[in-house]
Amino acid sequence: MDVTPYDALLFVSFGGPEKTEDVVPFLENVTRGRGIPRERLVEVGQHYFDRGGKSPINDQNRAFLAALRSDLAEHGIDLPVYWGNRNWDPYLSDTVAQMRADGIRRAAVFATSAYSSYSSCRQYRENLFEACDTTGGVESAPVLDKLRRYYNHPGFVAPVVDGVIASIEDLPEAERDGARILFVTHSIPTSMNDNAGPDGNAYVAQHLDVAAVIAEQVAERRGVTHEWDLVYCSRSGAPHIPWLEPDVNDHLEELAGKDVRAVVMCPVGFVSDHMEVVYDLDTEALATAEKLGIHARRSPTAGEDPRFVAAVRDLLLERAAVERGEAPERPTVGDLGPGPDRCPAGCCFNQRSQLPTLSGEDSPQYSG
Ligand SMILES: CC1=C(CCC(=O)O)c2cc3nc(cc4[nH]c(cc5[nH]c(cc1n2)c(C)c5CCC(=O)O)c(CCC(=O)O)c4C)C(CCC(=O)O)=C3C
Ligand SMILES: [Fe+2]
Repeated sequence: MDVTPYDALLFVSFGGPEKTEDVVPFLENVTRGRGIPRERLVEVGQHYFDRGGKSPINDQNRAFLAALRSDLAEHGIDLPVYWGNRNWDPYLSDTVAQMRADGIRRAAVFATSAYSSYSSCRQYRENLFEACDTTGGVESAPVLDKLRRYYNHPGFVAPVVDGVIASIEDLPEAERDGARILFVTHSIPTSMNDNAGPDGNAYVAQHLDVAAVIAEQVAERRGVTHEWDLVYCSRSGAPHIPWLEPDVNDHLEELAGKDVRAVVMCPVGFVSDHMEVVYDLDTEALATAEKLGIHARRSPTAGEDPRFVAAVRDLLLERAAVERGEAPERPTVGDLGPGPDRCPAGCCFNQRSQLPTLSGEDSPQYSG
């Protein structure tokens, strides 16, 4: 397996606290300069304190990394895999410093965020720049190539489809065929969606595209068409700023009024069972459904499913081939096709941030 020109894979994630003392400094890292109301921080902090101060995300990333390293080894790919987070240890800058010390020249970058938007893509590219900049300058840093977005990669979608079907089958038999699928993702400010992707609206458009594919595959396999909606969780920010709606709980109320008796909540916006999934869906939304008398299940995330792990290997090999000047297959499902390897300048632009980025067409690492 030819991974030229890469000598490493860099796995980048959000990070989360490991223990009670970590919670407040973690939240400070996440929200620095972002105008999140204090009440919201206290509320979100409580979700972590209630679980002993430990986010589920780090153990999920450790499990994914172990699976990824085995997968690469099994396929004869001898490439070191590094891990760095945006908001908690292991911090991205420490990881990049280690990569420099190890003599890494060029790495493919996989982020645990599948869609386009400032929060889910461009901010990670800012973090890559900063990590290189603060460890000795971007010129001497390893070249970092963030892999294309993968929300519509068949290896990400297949386990999600299986999970939705399993959750439908887990409902009482009489409720299964009438179950409605609620695709759930992280809300973002509507202005952030307006600027998502090169032409705007990419965050919503990508979710609608993949949701339609999942619903279609479920219908084919079950022989029953299920109605579906795209809904949101985890709104933060000041109340007067519009964020994407409807909230999953509000939507459940509305569905109860329309005599919907069963739902499956599919957290398609999350690659593993993050705190948003564990709290906002498993704790809050399932309780809302119960109160309303709606039968509800939360379907699994892709997590460390071998097909999703293999998708990372595919994306790595695909990009390596592109960088060697070849024209590899670029598998996708749905109507939107593969995104660009290098984000165009201004992609997922955020008026309030405007920090330099790596991995885009305007990356200083590509101009020389
Ligand atoms: C689109 C998106 C993703 C998905 C893409 C991706 O995966 O990156 C994501 C992931 C995550 N968000 C996470 C946690 C938090 N996000 C916050 C705040 C915010 N998120 C936003 C958006 C997103 N967030 C936004 C627009 C804000 C407002 C502040 C800002 O503009 O930045 C806050 C502050 C408190 C609050 O307001 O909720 C916390 C604690 C965790 C860790 C969970 C765990 O521990 O398992 C993960 C994976
Ligand atoms: Fe978030």
